[in-house]
Amino acid sequence: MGRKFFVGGNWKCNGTTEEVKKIVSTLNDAQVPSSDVVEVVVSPPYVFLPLVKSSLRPDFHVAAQNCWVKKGGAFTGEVSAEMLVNLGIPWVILGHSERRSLLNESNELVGDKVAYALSQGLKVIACVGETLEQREAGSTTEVVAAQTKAIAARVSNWADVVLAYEPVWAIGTGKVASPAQAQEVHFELRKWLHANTSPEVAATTRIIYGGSVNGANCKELAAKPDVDGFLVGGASLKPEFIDIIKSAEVKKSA
Ligand SMILES: O=C(CO)COP(=O)(O)O
Repeated sequence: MGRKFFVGGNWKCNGTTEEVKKIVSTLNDAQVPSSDVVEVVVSPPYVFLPLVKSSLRPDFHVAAQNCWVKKGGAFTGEVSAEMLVNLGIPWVILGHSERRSLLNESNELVGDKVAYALSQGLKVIACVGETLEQREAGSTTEVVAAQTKAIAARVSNWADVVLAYEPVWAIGTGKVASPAQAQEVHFELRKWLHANTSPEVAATTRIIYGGSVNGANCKELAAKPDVDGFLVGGASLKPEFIDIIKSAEVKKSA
């Protein structure tokens, strides 16, 4: 079956040229498990993509944090999937909760973005996750299923999709989901994929967790059977990101 562990670093809207160079140099010097064991993808803001791509070690890859929903043109301020492909950027994060909530990206828009990005040859980290109110109302499974459905309705090839479960209440709050909470939702998502796509897609699609992951909590989370890696925010700007990458070893020995 072999779902390769995946660790993404979402730098969000952070960094200066100097800081970016420093992070890249820390990553380049790090001793980490081989790319047979873990896939590492870092996602700087658009303006730093060329710098990071040209200076980052070849076994790590880069992702954009968003892209336009269709072919480029008169869309001021947007960056198209074709441009990312033109720059040799292999990955894009889509549907992050900050874009869903702050920029009103709907489930349908996210689904359309995923479909278009895939059609252009990009690989996609597609994000889903419930708010605290939704969790407290007992609707977590329903919410993440609806978000996943809007993506699945427009995706035929899941080989290039990583699904990121990022509970909104755990993002940037220091309040991490417990390993049991993460496992429960990942299990539900895999079950949903099994019923609504195919057993093969369910077995092979990586479902990664994001929300206050750090060097101290990553191993316990990584040990859960349906947690196939992480999407890391704050800690991906710090040297502890290396420890998070190394948590892939937990899987290897499992
Ligand atoms: O949003 C996230 C990754 O996409 C998670 O952010 P934090 O790790 O800072 O909570």
